Amino acid sequence: AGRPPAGAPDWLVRAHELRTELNRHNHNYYVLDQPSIPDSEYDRLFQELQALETGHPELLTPDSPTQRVGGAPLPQFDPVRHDIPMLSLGNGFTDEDIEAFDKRVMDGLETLQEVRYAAELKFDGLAISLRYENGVLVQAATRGDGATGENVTANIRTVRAIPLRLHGDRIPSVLDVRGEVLMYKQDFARLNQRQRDAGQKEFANPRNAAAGSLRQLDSRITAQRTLRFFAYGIGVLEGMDMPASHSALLDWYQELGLPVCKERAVVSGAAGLLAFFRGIGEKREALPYEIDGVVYKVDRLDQQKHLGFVSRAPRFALAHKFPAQEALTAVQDIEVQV
Ligand SMILES: CC(C)(CNC(=O)c1ccc(Oc2ccccc2)cc1)c1ccc2c(N)nc(N)nc2n1
Repeated sequence: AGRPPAGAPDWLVRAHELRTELNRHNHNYYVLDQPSIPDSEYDRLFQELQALETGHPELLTPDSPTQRVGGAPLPQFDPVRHDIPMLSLGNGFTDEDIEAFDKRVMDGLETLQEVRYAAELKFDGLAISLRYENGVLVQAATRGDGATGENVTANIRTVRAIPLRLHGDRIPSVLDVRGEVLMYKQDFARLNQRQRDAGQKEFANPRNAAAGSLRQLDSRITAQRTLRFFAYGIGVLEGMDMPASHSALLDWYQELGLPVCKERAVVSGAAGLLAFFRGIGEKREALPYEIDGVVYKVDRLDQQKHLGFVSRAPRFALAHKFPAQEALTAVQDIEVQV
């Protein structure tokens, strides 16, 4: 939505000011984790814009901040075919697995030089694909079986961390953003408190709570759940060249206003991968969200393409998982009993 033309009526100017300000506060709160306004003030601006839109329905465009909360519940979720499949990752568990991964990559690239890897977190949430056309969010789909997922656009629009319109001047005609929808530990605890108070079933863990919230046919219920999003991948890209590396892709995503997790680094060789993994392992309990590991990706895109995929998983990427927490907790319990 461009700036109103000179001489535009004051209600149009005011509506544009309100949208810009509400989108900015959403971005600060949900993308940068830096709230810039008390909720009461946000609600006042929101209601002022709703009143203006009621009086001037031509303001009701899909990217207005007031158009996040859906209308009537859907009868079902329609299937969505992913033009580029959403692939899962191979797993590694031990230092040797990681050293073997690095060796396979170096052999595949026929290089003796240390390879640069983009290292990031593996969130315990739900993989999602967001389709933006000319910068406007037009469709969101779950991963499903990798080739076909479910259309959850109405629910995804309620996730304030997900921009309804991309920012900046490097906007492609089509962009599929791949990432994870998740629930922070604190929001999960508050939700289960609300479930208990309402005499309803509690969720087992934040991942189930996020999945349950996205599988709601009534998006007004989804809107009451505080879901977050972190972008980590890409599908279709039209109208622009792919960035030359994964780290450049994430920098560009941040320019577009997409949430990218700050716990990421570009490291060299197996030693760099293991150092990153240990560093994250030490801060894992203190993170505001649950993770089940970290993900390593060959950073350069030309090297990713050279390595390609084996069966359905990329040869250029690997998930390094932490030992399952439940098992550890059980062991501790036994010690306590003794
Ligand atoms: C790596 C990819 C499978 C996404 N894929 C891509 O982003 C991607 C990017 C360029 C591509 O371009 C290529 C085209 C041809 C050949 C090689 C690469 C292909 C896939 C993946 C899958 C699951 C992930 C997860 N749970 N957490 C994180 N943090 N990252 C994840 N990344």
